Amino acid sequence: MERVVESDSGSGESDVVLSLDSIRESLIRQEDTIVFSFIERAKFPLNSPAFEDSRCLHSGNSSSLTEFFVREIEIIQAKVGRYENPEENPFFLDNIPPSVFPTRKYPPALHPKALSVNINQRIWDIYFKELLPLFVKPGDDGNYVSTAASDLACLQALSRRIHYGKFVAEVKFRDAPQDYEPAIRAKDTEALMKLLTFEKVEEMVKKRVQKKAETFGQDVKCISGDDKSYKVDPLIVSRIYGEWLIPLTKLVEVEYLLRRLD
Ligand SMILES: C=C(O[C@@H]1C=C(C(=O)O)C=C[C@H]1O)C(=O)O
Repeated sequence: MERVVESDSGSGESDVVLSLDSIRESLIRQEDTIVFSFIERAKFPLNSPAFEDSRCLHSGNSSSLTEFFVREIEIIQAKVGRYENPEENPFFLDNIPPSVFPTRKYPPALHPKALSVNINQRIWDIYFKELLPLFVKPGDDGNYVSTAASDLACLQALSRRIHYGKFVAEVKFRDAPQDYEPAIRAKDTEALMKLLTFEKVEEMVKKRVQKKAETFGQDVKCISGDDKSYKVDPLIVSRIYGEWLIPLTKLVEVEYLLRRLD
């Protein structure tokens, strides 16, 4: 994953050059990752026993297979430094060990309170209860391990996109502190939401992801014809962005801004 633009002179905090254009470029690239992760997940039916049932053989562990898998993967990824990157947020915070290798030093781009903005529990619930049933077939083919791996790819891509709202908010704040500061001091979430919203950009995002789902997920058949079919319904991808991903990204923006003057 590309990171937000930084200058390279190594002299510290003031070095980090954030621009709304570079951040939006990253969000556009992340759309590809999200659309592909949905296409991969749609190979399998819902397979709800993987994430709903607690079938762990260890007594005292009531995790589903998927939760167990994500927890264990997050531990290994933390050990190699994944969560040193401010773009990454774990699903199971209580679980996260320090890195066992020297990690790349990320120049501070965000306010330190950014660490306390983590809505992954909500993303988890929305993903399994609302999003997944929209783009996978119902049913159970028993492929729980592959399903859990695909769910992890989707969850991490969604979480990264949504928490990228912290960078978006930081750059919007830096561009116009005089507009944001009074609303932050007044804890006026409605005013903040209004300030950070660009409806035209949102419309463009929804159209573009629909087009990406049409392009990346088109069933390529040997025979020509107009009966196009898609691995994931492009309108559903657009709807997922409009009803969940964009609002959750804006929620992260507001939550970050509320802490920005602490
Ligand atoms: C992310 C941004 O903030 C808001 C959220 C958007 C999104 O989630 O795609 C798009 C436009 C804005 O309303 C942005 O301005 O780019």
